[in-house]
Amino acid sequence: MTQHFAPIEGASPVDTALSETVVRIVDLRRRFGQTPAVDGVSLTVRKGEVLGIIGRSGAGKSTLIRCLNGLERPDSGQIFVEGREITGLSERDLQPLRRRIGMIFQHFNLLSAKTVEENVALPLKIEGQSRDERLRRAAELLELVGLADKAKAYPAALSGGQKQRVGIARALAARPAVLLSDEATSALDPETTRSILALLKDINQKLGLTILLITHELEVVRSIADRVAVIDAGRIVEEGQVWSIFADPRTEVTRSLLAGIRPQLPQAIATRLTGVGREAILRVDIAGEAARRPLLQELATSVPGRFRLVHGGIDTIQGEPVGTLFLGVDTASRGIAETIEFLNARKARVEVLGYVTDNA
Ligand SMILES: Nc1ncnc2c1ncn2[C@@H]1O[C@H](COP(=O)(O)OP(=O)(O)OP(=O)(O)O)[C@@H](O)[C@H]1O
Repeated sequence: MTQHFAPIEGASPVDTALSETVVRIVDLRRRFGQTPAVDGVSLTVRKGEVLGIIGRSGAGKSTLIRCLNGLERPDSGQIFVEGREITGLSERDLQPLRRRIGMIFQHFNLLSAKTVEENVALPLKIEGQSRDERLRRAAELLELVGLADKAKAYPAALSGGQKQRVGIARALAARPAVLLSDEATSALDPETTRSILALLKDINQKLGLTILLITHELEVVRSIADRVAVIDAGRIVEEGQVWSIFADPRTEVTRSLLAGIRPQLPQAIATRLTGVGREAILRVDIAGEAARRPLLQELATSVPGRFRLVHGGIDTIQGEPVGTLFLGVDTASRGIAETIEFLNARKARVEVLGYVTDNA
């Protein structure tokens, strides 16, 4: 979908070299006293992609998003939206660019005294559209988010998921270049979260909508993002395609964020691990080709000796298999070095976690 906007008087020159880039952030910095909340962030969001920004509490996500929607002034660095620099603009010049960014929030931010259709149509009033035009667009959007029958209802009569659908419809009313989602599913139960994420993905695919998601939940990133950037202490510490970051996290912060949703060694075994024992416990990480082949069968036929699958599984992320298996290898009958060598040769990453003396 091609987005157009009227030239803005006094705005900075167009950054033509990056026309497919919807948002470009260059070395952005914002500090509060001694705290560098955003400490040199550079990022691009390309047209039609879903980029997830994930980080723990206090990592700098809100500050970054506030810089993006113009609520916070960075100390230095630049932000371009559709090639136009928004950093350094006066409040007046910022207004039209702000409308190129749609926002959805954790607590929906709907006006309780206005009906659903009035909430959705509100951004268009600011644009000066007639009441008929506004209501026509609102009806179109409510259809898109599956709430056509709630047009005349008030927000108080809606469930959390329905409120967020209204929030999405309102954010899309003025046909923004990018949708910023600030923890938009954090207040919702898991089933409603799934339906909202499915809706966002559907809109992303149907309309080619560009989405920038800020979240502390990797599950959100896993289900709909194309790329992910991990932010920690104001810096992007890791960035890449979602499946590859899940398959091979490079930083401790990413590993700890992943811990909640990747298979973990069962507690009953983890607490019994020692430095020696009859059974070695191996963590085997596989992705792509390695996860497509009958790895355990090949291991059983190629290397003599006993082993068992203790725990684990294979997930599909962006169509790519990503898995973690925990194997118990009987050290009396099977060589550990040989087993690891065999698995490494098939592009599996192997770590010996420790040993247990009995395999209860
Ligand atoms: N207005 C402010 N004044 C002082 N310090 C601030 C201010 N805003 C943010 N900070 C500090 O900057 C750092 C980043 O905060 P920020 O709110 O951006 O993180 P976050 O990742 O959004 O966290 P959360 O998920 O908990 O909202 C924190 O150390 C925070 O205490």
